[in-house]
Amino acid sequence: MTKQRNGVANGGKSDDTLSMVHEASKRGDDRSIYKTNLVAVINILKRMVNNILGPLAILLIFPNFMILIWYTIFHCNGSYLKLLYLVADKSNWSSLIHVWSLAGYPSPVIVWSLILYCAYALAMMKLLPGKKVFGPITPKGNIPEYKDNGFLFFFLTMGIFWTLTLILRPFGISPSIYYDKLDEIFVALNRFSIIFCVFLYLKGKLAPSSTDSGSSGNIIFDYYWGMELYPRIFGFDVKVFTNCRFGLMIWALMVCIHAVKSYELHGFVDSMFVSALLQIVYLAKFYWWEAGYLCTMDIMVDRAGFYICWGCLVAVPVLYTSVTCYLVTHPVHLGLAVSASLIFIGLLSIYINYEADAQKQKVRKTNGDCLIWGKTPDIIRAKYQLENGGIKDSILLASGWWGMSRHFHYIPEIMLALMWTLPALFENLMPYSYVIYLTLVLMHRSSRSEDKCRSKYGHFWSQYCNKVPYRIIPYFI
Ligand SMILES: NC(=O)C1=CN([C@@H]2O[C@H](COP(=O)(O)OP(=O)(O)OC[C@H]3O[C@@H](n4cnc5c(N)ncnc54)[C@H](OP(=O)(O)O)[C@@H]3O)[C@@H](O)[C@H]2O)C=CC1
Ligand SMILES: CC(C)CCC[C@@H](C)[C@H]1CC[C@H]2C3=CC=C4C[C@@H](O)CC[C@]4(C)[C@H]3CC[C@]12C
Repeated sequence: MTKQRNGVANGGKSDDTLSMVHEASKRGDDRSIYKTNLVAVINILKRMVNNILGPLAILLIFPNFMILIWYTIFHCNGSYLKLLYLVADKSNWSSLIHVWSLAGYPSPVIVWSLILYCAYALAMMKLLPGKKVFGPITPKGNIPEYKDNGFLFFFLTMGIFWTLTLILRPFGISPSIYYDKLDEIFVALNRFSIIFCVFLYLKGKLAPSSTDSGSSGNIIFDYYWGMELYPRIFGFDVKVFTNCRFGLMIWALMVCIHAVKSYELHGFVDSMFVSALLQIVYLAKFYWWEAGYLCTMDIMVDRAGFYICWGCLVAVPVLYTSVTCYLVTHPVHLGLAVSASLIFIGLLSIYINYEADAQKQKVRKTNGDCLIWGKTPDIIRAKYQLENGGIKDSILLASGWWGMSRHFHYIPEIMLALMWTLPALFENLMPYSYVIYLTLVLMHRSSRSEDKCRSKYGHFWSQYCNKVPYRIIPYFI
């Protein structure tokens, strides 16, 4: 049984390294001193990459990557190759400045639309009815409370969007204006989010909402990772707002806006239909399962900082919506057979991904007293220790999808993203940016999750790994 750590990268490794060096020098063995010194240096370098260089690189690279996505779609005909020619033409920095200078200053219509949307989303968080649900116990022993009204919010917002779109159409008012002004939306969101993350940093330092907060001692890491696990402002949970009420809902709305724009330009196009349909069903599934999401690493491990908050406020509205944005100017007629096949595989992927998440939840909710694929589940009753010393029980499921591999559900997640990207065919790499990014994020996430579980559950986790030896792809890795 090992103590649950609070999510900060590489917790505890320095002690191990020091004791290894100490042991080796006691033995007086030159080769092992050399080896352990090497391990110590590697660990220091790893910590530097995880805590300073990695975050710094993400802080510098990602906002530029987002503006380049916009620029590639709107000014390079969706081609990274054209973008590369531009970079090769000028020196790197001046071409980046040129791209930023092309992005428009947020006009009042964009600023007010965003403000009104935020006010609406915040009001709905409070006003819409929903069951009281609880997140899992935190490392400090707190149990955060939430209101499960995400699906209602999704349903209502989609309803309002389509009603307004249809009512305002005869007056020549269309939501496609938000497609035309994507650069302004991006600039407004990016500026706001960077400042908002400074505010979150200061709030975490000066007035944390709960005991699940604190500094790593490194200002760059604190800004990037965040100070608080679940900050609340006037009773509003920050991460529920940024992730669920803003990021994912703007994703759904942008996909609908792209579909409307495409319809205005070309009439019905099946590639846009397939891609938009799969994304909307996926997002509806997300909201249906929102209470489950509140028990994932994003909420229970990752703190409210640049990574999660800027990610959901800026990267999700730009990168996650890039496929349908690209399809607006690259319509493809797929035909019924191809469209139906993509939809079928996509829906199946959503189902498998949902079922895997649901199996994990079900087995814990019923304390193992349930059936998984019609059989009594194979479970490991694990124990772990909170930071305050309290001992807690948990269950690790080793059958169903969780018996195939330890993160099997990432396969349908990637497969689905591929299904909503394939309608773009293979003229450009740009629309595949999200699938590539997702694959990298999920590979990284699986190793983060494994590190977390190994340190949380100790030998119980090893027991699970012995039963289910593959990390993601059964019989392969
Ligand atoms: N589109 C996107 O950008 C992304 C989408 N996703 C999707 O979000 C969803 C949630 O992500 P996911 O990474 O799974 O969520 P989590 O981060 O919560 O998953 C991992 C956690 O599940 C628990 N767990 C691990 N193995 C088992 C087991 N065998 N039995 C029971 N519990 C276990 C552990 O937490 P503990 O024991 O501490 O509770 C572990 O840390 C998935 O559907 C995923 O595909 C994820 C990332 C990115
Ligand atoms: C700054 C960037 C380098 C990284 C940004 C990361 C975040 C925006 C994303 C990291 C994990 C993502 C998500 C996890 C799980 C999800 C459940 C799924 O059903 C819907 C999507 C999502 C909420 C997804 C959203 C973006 C992340 C938080």
